[in-house]
Amino acid sequence: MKYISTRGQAPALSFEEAILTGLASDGGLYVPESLPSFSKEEIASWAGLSYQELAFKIIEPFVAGDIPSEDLKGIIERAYSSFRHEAIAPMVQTAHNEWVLELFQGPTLAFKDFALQFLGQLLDYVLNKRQQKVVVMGATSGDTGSAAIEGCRRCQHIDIFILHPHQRVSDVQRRQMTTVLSDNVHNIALKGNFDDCQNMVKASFADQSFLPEGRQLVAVNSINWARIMAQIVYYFYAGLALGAPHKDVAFSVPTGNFGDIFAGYLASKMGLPVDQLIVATNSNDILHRCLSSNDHSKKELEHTLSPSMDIMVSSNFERLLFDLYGRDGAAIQQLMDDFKSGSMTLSDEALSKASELFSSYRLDDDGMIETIAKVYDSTEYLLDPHTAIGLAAARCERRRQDIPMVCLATAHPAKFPEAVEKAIAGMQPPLPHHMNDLFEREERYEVLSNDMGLVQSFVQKHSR
Ligand SMILES: Cc1ncc(COP(=O)(O)O)c(C=O)c1O
Ligand SMILES: N[C@@H](CCOP(=O)(O)O)C(=O)O
Repeated sequence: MKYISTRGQAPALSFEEAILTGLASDGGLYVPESLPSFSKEEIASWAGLSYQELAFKIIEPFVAGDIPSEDLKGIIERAYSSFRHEAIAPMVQTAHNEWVLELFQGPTLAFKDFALQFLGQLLDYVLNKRQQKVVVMGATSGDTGSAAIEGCRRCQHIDIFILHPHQRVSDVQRRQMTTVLSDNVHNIALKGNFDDCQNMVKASFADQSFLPEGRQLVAVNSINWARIMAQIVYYFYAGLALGAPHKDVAFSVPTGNFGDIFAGYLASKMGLPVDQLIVATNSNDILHRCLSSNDHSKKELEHTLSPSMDIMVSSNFERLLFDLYGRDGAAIQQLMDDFKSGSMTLSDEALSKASELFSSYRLDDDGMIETIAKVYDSTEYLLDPHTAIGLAAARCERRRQDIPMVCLATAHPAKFPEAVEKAIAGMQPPLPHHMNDLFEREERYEVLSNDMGLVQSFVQKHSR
């Protein structure tokens, strides 16, 4: 399987090269040259498989030729061995024909674990084989950081640097990152917002001359294709549990960088009968504005109570646009150039294609708080703020009541006690046992100004 850039100018790469490259040399993102697709009969034959068995079926065609089957099975087994629930991605019913897919049963309590525990094992395997050392640089609005650190901290071939926006992540999220004191783990609190962190990481990929001799940068953000690939699995897992491929299913996805919902889009292209995908945003609503009124213009980023979705530049939207524009790299380059100057306008054809599958919704902090309270009142089920936005979107935007609606629960409520307490006075969701002493642990991180030179010299100095 070959991987090509969404901007059409970078060389095609193998799977292994693509996951080690991160951003393509033309600034685009890697996608498979062609997608594997599965017949209805084949999908039906997967009913009852364990999460790990299903992951193998779905991931194998993407890595064929690069990773032998038995090795891939080992990578998958190790990746999901630290999850706290045997089902890996259990579902809870919250109303008639409405389900919450709990993607927070991994070690760091957010859906990021699905891809990042997998990516950690994958990188360990590939780098060990190549006897190569790399520098990982990642940007986080709160959840990618801890999942990436957990995935990479035992890998001797990796030095990992995670940039989070200073004072813009929850205390639990920050401590999950900054209390990991391994020699190869470095946290930078950047005086800026998530987009500043992400910009800095992307710009560093374009010019890696600041790295020590012989090192290359690897991405753990969803610009790395392996992240998206691993996330396709749970759409099939949930769909199969609800009667697919014989029945359709719909998903509502709390959205920021568009990685998670893009994986749902790919699942539908690979054969899962998906009736609808709902893009649920907080008041940083650029994707909702784009899909509902063709307004994809940058605005000031707001700090909300769902901080992980405080994102204005959604990296993976480019991957969807690439398909909507008939895989025309030049057209994507033009759109991205326009967006760099403030806004881009989609063609009527692209927008109408998108609306066949996608709907969108925006919910501010007040609406989110109301949703947590209302759902808790009726079911005693406690939502995290991001999931609450997804569930409200599911209830407002759903096209068909007869098709099961799955809302992706992207984080555990204990990561966001401030929002939960605002919704239900006196409620303090407990952290799972393995994090009982999180607030007693020592923290280590560096606060840096939003200055590329400072960040890059920090990375250079601390790369071993
Ligand atoms: C808890 C949570 N929910 C939703 C999202 C949005 O996911 P995506 O960026 O893949 O759209 C994120 C971060 O990205 C997150 O951490
Ligand atoms: N919400 C994310 C932001 C980074 O997104 P990614 O999926 O591209 O890593 C976070 O929690 O860090």
